[in-house]
Amino acid sequence: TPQDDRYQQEQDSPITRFQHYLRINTAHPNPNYTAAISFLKSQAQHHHLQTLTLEFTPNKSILLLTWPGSNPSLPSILLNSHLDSVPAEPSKWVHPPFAAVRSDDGKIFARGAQDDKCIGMQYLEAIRNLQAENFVPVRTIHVLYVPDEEIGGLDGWAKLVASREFEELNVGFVLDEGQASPGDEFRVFYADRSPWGLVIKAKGMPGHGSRMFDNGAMENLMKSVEVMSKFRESQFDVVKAGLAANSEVISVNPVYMKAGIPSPTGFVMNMQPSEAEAGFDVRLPPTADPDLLKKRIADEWAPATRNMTYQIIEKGPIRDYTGRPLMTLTNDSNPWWSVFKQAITAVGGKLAKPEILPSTTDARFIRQMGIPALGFSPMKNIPILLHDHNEFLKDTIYLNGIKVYESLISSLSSYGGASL
Ligand SMILES: CSCC[C@H](NC=O)C(=O)O
Ligand SMILES: [Zn+2]
Ligand SMILES: [Zn+2]
Repeated sequence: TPQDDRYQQEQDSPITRFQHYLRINTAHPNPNYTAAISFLKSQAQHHHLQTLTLEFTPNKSILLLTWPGSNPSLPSILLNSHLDSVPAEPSKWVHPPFAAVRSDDGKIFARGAQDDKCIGMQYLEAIRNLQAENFVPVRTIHVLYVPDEEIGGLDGWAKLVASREFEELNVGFVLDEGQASPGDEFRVFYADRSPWGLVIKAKGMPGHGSRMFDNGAMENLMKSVEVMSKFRESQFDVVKAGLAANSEVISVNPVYMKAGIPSPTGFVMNMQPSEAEAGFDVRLPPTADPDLLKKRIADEWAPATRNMTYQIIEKGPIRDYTGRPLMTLTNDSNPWWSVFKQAITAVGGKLAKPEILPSTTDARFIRQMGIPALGFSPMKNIPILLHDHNEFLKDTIYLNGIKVYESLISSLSSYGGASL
């Protein structure tokens, strides 16, 4: 009966497959990578893709799916996404974050709906549709699922790029995640900002809470915080004046402060601490000079003359192997860019001016190898909800994204094929 047919469709459709993936809780701090990988493997088998699991770290496998091209000697196309998500606070959501509820107006609510389980499944759906049309790729297509992007990728992409297995993939071009666009144009990213963790520590004389003296640890730390706030303001002013995008300046944001001994009774707080520290999230655009910032930190933010020490935690590369900033060219000197642009236009899509991503993704490890990579998630006319409460994606936007990837995959995998 028609009703049974509809039931059948609801049982297995692009949307239900997406919901299935979203219901696997891969949020930190305990991502269920095993369940996610076994689900994706079962999907890959339907699509007759080759599967390879790489385990550089126990319980943090990387899944590689491969659709061999008719000319496997050409550099391959790699479609990347990460398996993990950031945590969610269920009490602050309108629907549970791992139920993937679809509302009457088609919104699918889930942690990971935008970041980035959408693209992980859209790649597969696009391949499924191309296979149904008997499309044959010239270049080999790899679909990759990596752990730990959200926590820096040290056990994911950092290990993968250093491996023989990666070298053998002979990757020529990579598509990785981007960000949603509230407007009518798709956004595309040619670079990320580099993330530093900065910890500054102050030491000073301890003493009775009633005393006034110079060079206390708190005073020294607070002076630094003031200086850093001024710098932050100077960068933010440039953004507010419309002279640069958020992602084109250096951001410095305090993320924790630690000092003192809270009073057990809440009444007597009479200890001035001898140590105080603060942690900052620092992001550098590829155009920034890291050495200049290091000098500023040493001279102004945590000077030894104020009894201060500091630690910079550099999370990944900042220059490629030839010493150049990690940027993928978005002009016609990069043929992949031209193919990318044309494939978007071919499905009626408009592209916004290419941007630097304000945050950081695994693409930096790829660009470090000198491999061109674009950040792109086909979501437009939707709020940017990555890492936010009530993250959602609309069903129609998701389905349209599959069409966009069909165009991208067929164009990218055919590029250079005719001349050979
Ligand atoms: C230290 S790398 C951290 C990567 C992370 N990525 C997504 O949010 C980010 O904070 O941008
Ligand atoms: Zn992401
Ligand atoms: Zn994220």
